[in-house]
Amino acid sequence: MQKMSYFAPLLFMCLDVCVVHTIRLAQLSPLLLSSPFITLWGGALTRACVLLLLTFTYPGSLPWMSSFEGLQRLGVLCFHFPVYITLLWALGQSTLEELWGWHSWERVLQGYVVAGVAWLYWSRYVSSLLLSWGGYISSLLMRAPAEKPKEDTGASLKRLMEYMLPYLGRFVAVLFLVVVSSYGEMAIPQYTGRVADWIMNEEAPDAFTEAIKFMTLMTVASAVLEFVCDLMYNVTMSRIHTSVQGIVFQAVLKQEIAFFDANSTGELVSRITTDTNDMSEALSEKLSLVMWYTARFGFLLFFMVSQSWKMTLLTCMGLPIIWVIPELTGHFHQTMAKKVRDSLAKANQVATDTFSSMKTVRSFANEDGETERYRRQLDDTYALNKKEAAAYAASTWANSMATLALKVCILYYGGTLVTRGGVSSGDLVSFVLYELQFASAVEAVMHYYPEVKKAIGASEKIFEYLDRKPKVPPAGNLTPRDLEGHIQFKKVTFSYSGRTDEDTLVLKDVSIDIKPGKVTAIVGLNRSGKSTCVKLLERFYQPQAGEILLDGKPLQSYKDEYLHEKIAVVSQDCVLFARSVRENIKYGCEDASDEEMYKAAKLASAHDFIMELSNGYDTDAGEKGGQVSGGQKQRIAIARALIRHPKILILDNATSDLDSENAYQVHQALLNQTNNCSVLLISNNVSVVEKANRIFVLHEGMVKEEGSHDVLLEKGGLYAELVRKQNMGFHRQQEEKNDTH
Ligand SMILES: Nc1ncnc2c1ncn2[C@@H]1O[C@H](COP(=O)(O)OP(=O)(O)OP(=O)(O)O)[C@@H](O)[C@H]1O
Repeated sequence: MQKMSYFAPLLFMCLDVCVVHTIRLAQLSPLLLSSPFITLWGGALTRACVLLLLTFTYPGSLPWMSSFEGLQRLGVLCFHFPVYITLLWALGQSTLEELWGWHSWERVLQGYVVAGVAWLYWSRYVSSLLLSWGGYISSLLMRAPAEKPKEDTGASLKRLMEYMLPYLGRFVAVLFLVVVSSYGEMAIPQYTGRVADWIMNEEAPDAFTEAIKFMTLMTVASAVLEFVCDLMYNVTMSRIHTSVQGIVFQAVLKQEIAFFDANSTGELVSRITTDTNDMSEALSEKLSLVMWYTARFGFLLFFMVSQSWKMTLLTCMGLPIIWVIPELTGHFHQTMAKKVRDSLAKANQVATDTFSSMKTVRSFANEDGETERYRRQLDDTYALNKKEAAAYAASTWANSMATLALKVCILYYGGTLVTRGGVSSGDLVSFVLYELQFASAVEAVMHYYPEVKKAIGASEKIFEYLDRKPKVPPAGNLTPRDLEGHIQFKKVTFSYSGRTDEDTLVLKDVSIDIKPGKVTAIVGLNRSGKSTCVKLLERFYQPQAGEILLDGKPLQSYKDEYLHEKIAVVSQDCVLFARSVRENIKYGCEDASDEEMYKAAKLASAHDFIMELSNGYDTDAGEKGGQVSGGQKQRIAIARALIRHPKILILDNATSDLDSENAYQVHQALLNQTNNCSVLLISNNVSVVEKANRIFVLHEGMVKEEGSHDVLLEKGGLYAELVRKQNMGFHRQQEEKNDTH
């Protein structure tokens, strides 16, 4: 089968030549003699059908032959002559020679060259256009191994368009300006040609100055339009950028807490800033370049064809060749450049190794050895550098030679056309000037278009967040005016991973009753699941089994905002924002008066130290509250919780950064003045929890004991053990203190 594959292209060509020559003979038959156009088109169709049949039925047919690109090449091979001759006929040119000679050996060979050139075009430009602007076109036509676009650029483009739609008017204006300004740019080559004609013919002496005036006017107008257009486009794009950023930020904030656990802060910020920025930059800068160059390309092509379609054809056929040659030599240059970089990196490594182990080098007195090693590495780099320089010179030379060769061909061909009277000398001058711009316009579109496509593809990452549905149960709508604050955990089972196998469970059948207006405490060793209970109460996560009730109703039936207003949590790792203390306390409660703020701060034993800060309540708390100490941060956080007049106050190790005496005082003050409030204390500090009406002892995710301090002490279980250990620790500390005194 493999051997058959090697012969497939050869077989393909042999069969093609046979078919063409059969058609040639058939054309001489009396039936077809009088209708060469029918033979031309019918022959092309027959040729295409036979080749298609071979492509799809021959077992050794190569995959690329039946790919979209392969079929396209086949189409060009079979149909370019009929199309070309029909065009000649439509333009009123003589077609006799072509109609009777399209199947000659030279023409068949020419057909293969044209198909090759078309393939070069296709692989560089047209396919990328088709793939992105009409992904579905290629997917419809591509049968076999044609490459699929990696990102669904079409879908992303559609999404982007939605954001652009409100500015449709502006985009239409921008497009209009692009077209008009690009048209204006055509003035210089056009009028230079005319001037050349006038000079040659020595007619109308004023025409020269008039042409110069007109040229200047058109160029200035085009430059002004370009400026207005660029300004309008960039302002619009940055508006779209800002709005997309805002929308992504909002979408991220709506996600469930587990989403934030799974994605690092850096990644999230990067999506909102870097990714949107990259996309917007690529779209502002590169899309605008693609627009400009495409408009220029269109006009240049139009003007070139109107000067001489034959020279245009020559230019278009020559372009792929002038791209391919520098690309081949450029590839060699890049390979050499990479080798130079690698060699330099090795030299750097030698230097780094030596400097970082300087003491060892010195103690072995091996400075000369290391210098020699470094020099040897630099010699290698130098040898590679020489090769790279030669490759660079060859690449630049090949580039300019290829461009020069095309220009010489055009000039030569143009010269013969001028001699034959086909075009004027002015037309030739204009054409050469157009051609200069044309090659760079095509090159620019080909260069920037994939980058725009990439940026559009990259925007998919941003839309990923926008499309993501937060994994939280539908929000409830209960907002009762009077809330008692009675919380019940009923056989709650939970794991962060969402799995229910025993070893991943953090809470197992936990039942806790937090009575309204009472103080409840949860104690337990580290990692026993205490904070997890709080997170479930805050609805950050959903239990896998069991339920949590608030005043007898499932927690999720309450409106989110209502719940977070009624339940205030102060945790050990409370965070302050880089704003003033005032703003931090009033966070989410901006309407609260200063009196309320002072009251909350006094209740949290924070007022006094805040007043001592450099700017009192207006002191900046610094990045993550870095300007205040840990204990102060916690007291500000308690004030922030109290200002909302919560019905349920949860203190999760909220005074861990205070010494036990201060922690005790803060708790006492709180408990004395929050009578109406259900309080949940999470702490292992016995002095903090001992006053609680009810204490739950959590161990390895299960409630092992419950009762008041005295009852649990009497029981002599886990709680009593905790108290005993703390007392021992306390006594040891006392003794150590006494010893040092
Ligand atoms: N976001 C999370 N993702 C995955 N596992 C978590 C997460 N938060 C906590 N855990 C795990 O859940 C278990 C219980 O943690 P939890 O913080 O509830 O215990 P704790 O009793 O409050 O501990 P501590 O007293 O040390 O704060 C621990 O094993 C912990 O590693």
